[in-house]
Amino acid sequence: MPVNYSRFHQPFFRFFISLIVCLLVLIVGFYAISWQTAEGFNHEARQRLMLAQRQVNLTLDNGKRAASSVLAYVGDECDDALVQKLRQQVAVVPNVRTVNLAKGDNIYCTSLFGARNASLDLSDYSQGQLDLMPGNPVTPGHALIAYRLFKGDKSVVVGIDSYFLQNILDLLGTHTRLYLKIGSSWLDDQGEVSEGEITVPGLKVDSINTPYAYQISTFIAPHAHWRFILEYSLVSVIIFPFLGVLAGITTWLLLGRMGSPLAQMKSALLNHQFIPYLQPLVEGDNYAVIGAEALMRWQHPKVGMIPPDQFIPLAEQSGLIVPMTQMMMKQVSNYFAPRASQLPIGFHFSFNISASHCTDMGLLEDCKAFLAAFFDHPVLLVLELTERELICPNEITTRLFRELHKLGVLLAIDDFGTGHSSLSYVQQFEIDALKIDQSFIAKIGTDALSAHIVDNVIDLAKRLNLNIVAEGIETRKQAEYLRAFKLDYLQGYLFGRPQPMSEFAKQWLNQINPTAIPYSRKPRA
Ligand SMILES: Nc1nc2c(ncn2[C@@H]2O[C@H](COP(=O)(O)O[C@H]3[C@@H](O)[C@H](n4cnc5c(=O)[nH]c(N)nc54)O[C@@H]3COP(=O)(O)O)[C@@H](O)[C@H]2O)c(=O)[nH]1
Repeated sequence: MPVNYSRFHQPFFRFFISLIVCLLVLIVGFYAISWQTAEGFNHEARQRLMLAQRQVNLTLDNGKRAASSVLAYVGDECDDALVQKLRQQVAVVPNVRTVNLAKGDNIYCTSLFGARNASLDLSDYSQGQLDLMPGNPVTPGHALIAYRLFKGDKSVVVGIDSYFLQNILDLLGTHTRLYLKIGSSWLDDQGEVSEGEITVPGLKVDSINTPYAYQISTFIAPHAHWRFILEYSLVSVIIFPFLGVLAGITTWLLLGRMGSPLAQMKSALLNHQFIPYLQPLVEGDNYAVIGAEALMRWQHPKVGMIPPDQFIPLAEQSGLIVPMTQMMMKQVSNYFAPRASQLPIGFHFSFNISASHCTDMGLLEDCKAFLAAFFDHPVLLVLELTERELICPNEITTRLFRELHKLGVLLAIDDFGTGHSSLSYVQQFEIDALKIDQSFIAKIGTDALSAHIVDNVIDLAKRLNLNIVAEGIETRKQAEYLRAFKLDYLQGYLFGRPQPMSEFAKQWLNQINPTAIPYSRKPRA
């Protein structure tokens, strides 16, 4: 298709834009996946913190329960009975390792050693309640939490084994490690106790609203979530690359459609860029103008005037030729109907008709509409059938041509002599005229053999007893040569080139011979 491809249709441009669209979707996808994963990751970290907090609370609740049970005895003498009570708590309450009674800063009674005097450093206790120790003299190197319940200067100090707490941190620290912080000490999932700030890179997330004086923290390292991408964003990981490729392919196809010659033609049709040029048809004996052939031109806003050879074949293939021809007929009738009085009665307008226009009765309606526009000053309508696409004779074409004849429309075979179907058209359809192809006329005066061919084609046409039009006459010599054959009509640059309707009207309407005889139906041979 010789119609220029637009920029959208250039393969490199299309590929580039499609790639950009694909990449844009992938980049958006990348950020969406990152956001989704990070959100999932953070949410899950908070969930784990809450779970850990609940478990730690349960453990500390045990310490509180044991302490509450013996708080009433603080101040009593540390005899065997009291020590027994303390040991009972160690025995029955889970996680409790020791229970000690203190007055002021002196521990005076313990479940382990009975009566003794040991100092209690209250400054070690966070909010006077909890102390995290790396170990004690009985179990050095084994972390321990002291829970203190007090009433005035009397207090119960319960030693809680850290083993269970360490397990909680370990089990719930799946993607990020958890740390239990009491005062300035913190316990990790290995049971290690450290002092000072926790120096782990990443965003720190803390437990909130803990009922005891501790905090559980975790650290979300930047980009750590990417390692768990399949866990949090599996669907997005599958969907976004697919969407990216799909968007790229769709863009490729859309750009292809947008810039394709057919798309350009469709848009040209909507924008009324197809216009008729008219070429005069003259009588064979006196060269008076008797009609005009409408020839389509594409008035392209950027490229300029595009000749029909470059777009008619695609228009025919795609079926677009039908609305294009309809538009041509409408433009001609709109322009000439108001000027019809300047035309001789029976002035004829011919249009090229493609096979696709003959597949239903729509053509009949188009012709009716055309002729109706000239109701008060009738013109003759001629349809020129080309051989570019074959018209298959069938029930519809038979009925169509019969109805067209009834309407007074004449049928002509265009480019007669060039194809095989010309003669079968003459046989199958009721043809009224033949247009001898310009390639034969161009042979006139070249050599003896060519002259012989021209004579024979004209002779064949005459024997068929149809109106004969010779087209493509460019020189006086050709016109003179044809005069001897007494042809009905002539057409060619010698008489006039195809020109816009306004120019045709300006040049020809006043010179048209009002008494000229239009061609009519001859009796069939
Ligand atoms: N289905 C449709 N086909 C159409 C329509 N409009 C045109 N066409 C077909 O396109 C082909 C080229 O047409 P165009 O470039 O307009 O050429 C026509 C004349 O300009 C040209 N011509 C006329 N006189 C001379 C001449 O003396 N010398 C010379 N070298 N060329 C000349 O010939 C073409 C006439 O076409 P046609 O009578 O139809 O054979 C052409 O095949 C058209 O059919 C359309 O609306 N629909």
